[in-house]
Amino acid sequence: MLLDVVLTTSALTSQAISGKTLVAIDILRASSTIVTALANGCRAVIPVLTPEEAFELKKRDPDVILGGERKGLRIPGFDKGNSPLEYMSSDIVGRRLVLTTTNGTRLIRKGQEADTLLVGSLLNAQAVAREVLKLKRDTLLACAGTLDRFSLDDFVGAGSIVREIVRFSPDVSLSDIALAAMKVSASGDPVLSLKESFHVRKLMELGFAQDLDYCSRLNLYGVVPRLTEKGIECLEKV
Ligand SMILES: O=C(O)[C@H](CS(=O)(=O)O)OP(=O)(O)O
Ligand SMILES: [Mg+2]
Repeated sequence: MLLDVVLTTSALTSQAISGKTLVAIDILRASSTIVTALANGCRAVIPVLTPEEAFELKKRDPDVILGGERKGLRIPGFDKGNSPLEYMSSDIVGRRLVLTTTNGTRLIRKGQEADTLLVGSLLNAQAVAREVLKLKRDTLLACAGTLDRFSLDDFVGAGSIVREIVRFSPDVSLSDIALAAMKVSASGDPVLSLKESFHVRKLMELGFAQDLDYCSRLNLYGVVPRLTEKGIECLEKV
């Protein structure tokens, strides 16, 4: 089994995806939000590309929750933003969340042709690692990036998942990028390695410092979000 990493959403090609397990990673903050929502009882997350698409789905089913951001802030008319901390309350239990974000939901839509698409974050790194090993296929850890540029938070997230996989299965093959991601993520506390990054500074300026601490927590949940025809559902709880 080979583990490889792509660094941005635009670097993801259908050829690279074909026949593989794809792990969609957007640590700050879409994949952390999806993992948190599903771990706290949300039924499914429907990733959409535009607010218009989201409003259309709400017209068809008024019970759905609209969540997401543009420029980091909640979209006018939406119920929630893209802070994972907003997805721990009882109002999400048993309901579907329609989510649109700048980077993460675009990545998931682009990767939907993969054999299996899982959503990975630091919060569920170990659970995703176990699932990747169970699936026994070459795996692409796909970083969303920020505005189509390399984003350190996603790279550290990919490296942490690689690390968990290697811990369970030391014989797995790593591409050089996967190896580099693993080394960077192992070089210290994930919060510290993220602190100076562009995206972190931007979220701090917007007042989301608590999100940073939360999204940096390792293995808080055992959920494995997986894309199905009903949206992203939590089929496994490790
Ligand atoms: O809300 C976020 O953290 C980002 C928005 S931006 O890149 O900072 O504008 O969205 P995400 O899709 O979760 O990367
Ligand atoms: Mg991001």
